[in-house]
Amino acid sequence: MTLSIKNLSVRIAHKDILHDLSIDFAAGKRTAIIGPNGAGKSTLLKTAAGLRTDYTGSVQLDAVDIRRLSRRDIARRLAILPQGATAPPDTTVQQLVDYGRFPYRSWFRASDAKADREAVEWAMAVTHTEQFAARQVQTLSGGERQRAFLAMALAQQPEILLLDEPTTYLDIAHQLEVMDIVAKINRDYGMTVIMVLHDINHALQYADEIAVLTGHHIAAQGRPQDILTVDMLAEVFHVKADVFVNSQGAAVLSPVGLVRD
Ligand SMILES: Nc1ncnc2c1ncn2[C@@H]1O[C@H](COP(=O)(O)OP(=O)(O)OP(=O)(O)O)[C@@H](O)[C@H]1O
Repeated sequence: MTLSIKNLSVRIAHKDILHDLSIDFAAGKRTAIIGPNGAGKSTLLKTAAGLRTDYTGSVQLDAVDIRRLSRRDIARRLAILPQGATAPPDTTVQQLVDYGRFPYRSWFRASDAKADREAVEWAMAVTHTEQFAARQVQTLSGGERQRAFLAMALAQQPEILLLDEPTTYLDIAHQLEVMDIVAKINRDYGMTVIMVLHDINHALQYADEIAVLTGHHIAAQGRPQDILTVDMLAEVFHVKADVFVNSQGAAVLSPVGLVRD
């Protein structure tokens, strides 16, 4: 399933946040969206997920404008893990992940209990959250909570997964754990992943494709090694960086300071 954004403009509080932005996300790939704070990355993800309606241009799933689809139709195809997701008090992990089945339930259609149960079990297994099933979400550590919310998104069994800064607040081990789970889901199930990342080295390591969002539009898109360069970091982030090759033979960017004009 392809996700295409065409000539998207979003104005918030009389300010252009996104302007005439177009991008096609490759099906089955992992795309990282990077860009400075406030560039509009979350706005882009929310609009792509159908959570904002105050825009011009179009968001298309397999060439169908999402404005022609119901919320359930969209949610069966696409799931989003927003930044700082929260659950109602006392919600257990089991209940949270079960909420992910909402696109498959409605008042006029009996739910398929077996399919629901299997999807929830699968989502909890791939995110290693089964052991927390009975725990309240609010009692989990940051890394555990992030995996529980990821499980909820996966229980939707979407073809496209949108992740907004999925590693924020996690220690380095838990950051890698979440990124590895995401990579595995993409590899094993062909799920398209579109993720906003702040860590340039995660983007280098985990993305097939990079999109740079700055100046209200996509300023560059391409392979990580072509896009994530010392020059790009200087231009977009005003950061001077060195490049190293690590013990795995992979290029690593190391910021060394701000570029002074
Ligand atoms: N409700 C709102 N009222 C006013 N401005 C808003 C509102 N929502 C978003 N903005 C502004 O829109 C711009 C883009 O916000 P957005 O959260 O999409 O950026 P971002 O690239 O995801 O940022 P970050 O990297 O800091 O998470 C910011 O300048 C933000 O202040």
